Amino acid sequence: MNANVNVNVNAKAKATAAPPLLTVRGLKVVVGGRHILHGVDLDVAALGTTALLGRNGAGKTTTVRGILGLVPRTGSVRLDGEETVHLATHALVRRGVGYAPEDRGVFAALSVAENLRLAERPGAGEPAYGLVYELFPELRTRARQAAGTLSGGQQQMVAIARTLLNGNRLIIADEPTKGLAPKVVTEVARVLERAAETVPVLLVEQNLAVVRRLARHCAVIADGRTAHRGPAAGLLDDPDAARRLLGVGHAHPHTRPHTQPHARPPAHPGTVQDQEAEA
Ligand SMILES: Nc1ncnc2c1ncn2[C@@H]1O[C@H](COP(=O)(O)OP(=O)(O)OP(=O)(O)O)[C@@H](O)[C@H]1O
Repeated sequence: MNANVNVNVNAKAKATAAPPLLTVRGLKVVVGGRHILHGVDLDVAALGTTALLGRNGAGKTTTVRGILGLVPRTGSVRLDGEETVHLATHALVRRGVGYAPEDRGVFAALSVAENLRLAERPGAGEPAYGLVYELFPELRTRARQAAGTLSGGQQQMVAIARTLLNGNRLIIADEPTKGLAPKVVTEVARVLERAAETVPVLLVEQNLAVVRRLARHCAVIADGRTAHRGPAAGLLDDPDAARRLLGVGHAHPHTRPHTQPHARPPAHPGTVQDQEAEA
């Protein structure tokens, strides 16, 4: 074995051995008297992307909101070993947790530059505009454009860019490719892939092609509980498990999980190709 191979093997072994950055155990959430999460267990790896999967209405967004303290929760949420389940959302943000929500949360009337400036966090060091504009050159050229006039893909880029500005330790992205045209999905996936080289990402994603490309690990939520944890490729390559856990006949690259019977109407039925292109 030559020296280079040795270095690679050691780096890989180190990555595998690194303790998870985020450890969630027995996470429970009750909203309006309704038990939505009954006990979610999840590890977010200290490197790369961890996917949070599940059928529509399984509890993925509620898990993310529970981690962030956006809904009342019990259980354990450890960030780098520190228990955070009692912390308010702003305290988690100060500890370096960045969030790109499902609705993107851009301020429509403000320009791209103003949206980014609002995300700057005092005390977090110099904002990483260099990184942001390297990953999203378009945001520089559109700096003065009102965010509400951007396409869905461009708004998603603003949402992800905001999480990268402050040297965060963890990025949580909730369905960043939802409703985007296939070409834009590829672009967003490429950016997330680059981002995950420097910051670990917890990715809620229904597009299994994106999961296959980005995620090394995954957790599957079903009916408010963790139904599976393990390597993402292992799940996607196992048709029986994919059918049982995600409701897909086989994990075809573009397949999205089906809705559960009697669940609320799907927010994003069909495949990515079926969806209306969002220019
Ligand atoms: N504020 C709320 N009040 C009542 N029920 C809620 C609330 N938020 C979520 N739910 C319900 O909790 C369940 C889980 O919802 P959640 O949005 O977490 O699922 P999800 O897996 O993210 O779904 P999707 O893939 O469709 O976004 C659903 O049945 C949903 O209707």
